[in-house]
Amino acid sequence: MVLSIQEFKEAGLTKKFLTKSPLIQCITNEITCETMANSLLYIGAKPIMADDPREFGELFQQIDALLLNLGHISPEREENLVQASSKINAFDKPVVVDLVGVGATQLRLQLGKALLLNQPDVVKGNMSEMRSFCGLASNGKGVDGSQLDQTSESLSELTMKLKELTKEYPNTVFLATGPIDLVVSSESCFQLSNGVPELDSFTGTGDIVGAIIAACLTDDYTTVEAVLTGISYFNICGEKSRDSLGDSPALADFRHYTLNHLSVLKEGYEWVKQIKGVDC
Ligand SMILES: Nc1ncnc2c1ncn2[C@@H]1O[C@H](COP(=O)(O)OP(=O)(O)O)[C@@H](O)[C@H]1O
Ligand SMILES: Cc1ncsc1CCOP(=O)(O)O
Ligand SMILES: [Mg+2]
Repeated sequence: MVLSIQEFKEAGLTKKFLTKSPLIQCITNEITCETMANSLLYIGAKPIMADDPREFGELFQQIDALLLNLGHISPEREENLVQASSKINAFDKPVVVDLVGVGATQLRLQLGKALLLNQPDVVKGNMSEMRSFCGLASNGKGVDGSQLDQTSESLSELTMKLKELTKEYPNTVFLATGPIDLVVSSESCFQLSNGVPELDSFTGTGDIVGAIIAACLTDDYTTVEAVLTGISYFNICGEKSRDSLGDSPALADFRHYTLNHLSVLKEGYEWVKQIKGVDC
């Protein structure tokens, strides 16, 4: 079902952010693991951070969605990610892959491509990571995106490459994040523009978005709607945090208030009216 941003917003004005308390299994990195787990709790979901393949059979029956995050790789973590990615498909549960650092090493790039073969519902990364993933030159540093990859030409170039990928992976929605967030599916394309620059200044913001999208995928949303909802919700939490801090440069406070708003914003529908985006 192709929808416009306007239609999406109108529908969101009468739809509770999360109607259930989904159990989300996260195979993720140690750097942002606790932040991710608490962010899921703040939005009303339940996290389980578990990556031992010996548990997958029992866990995959219980969980509502799976998040695979490439943030911290080791031979064991790589094997766990690959096994989870192939075994989950027998359980028909939504899957989000977060391509953290795929622009930094060939190891991560090849692993990301291997995980795509299993047709996850959502594949995300920052703009620089997604450019690397699509074979485009990238200015990313480590796991961070670069403003140099955010020009309108870069966005158009990446949009074309992601559209090509959807021809081969029609069931996967691709998300490239940054000042402008690009959401590309086989049927639609959106550019979202919520959030504030400070969201690029504490670690884990992209990771949290991946986890929130995984939770939204378990609810009454299409995959595209889950991506639009998850990233917009998080970014507007960042906007609220910025508002409450005025012009204070205190980034730890900004992080605190952003995470605080995760449990506050969803109490109403006002936040939906603030979603900014265009069809592309
Ligand atoms: N300059 C910015 N202005 C507004 N929002 C931003 C900006 N940079 C990042 N964001 C938002 O912060 C979140 C993380 O994006 P990004 O920093 O690109 O990912 P990562 O943390 O994986 O590098 C996304 O929701 C994105 O929309
Ligand atoms: C700093 C760092 N190093 C490996 S994973 C990680 C966190 C990345 O989080 P995000 O992709 O949300 O910025
Ligand atoms: Mg990231």
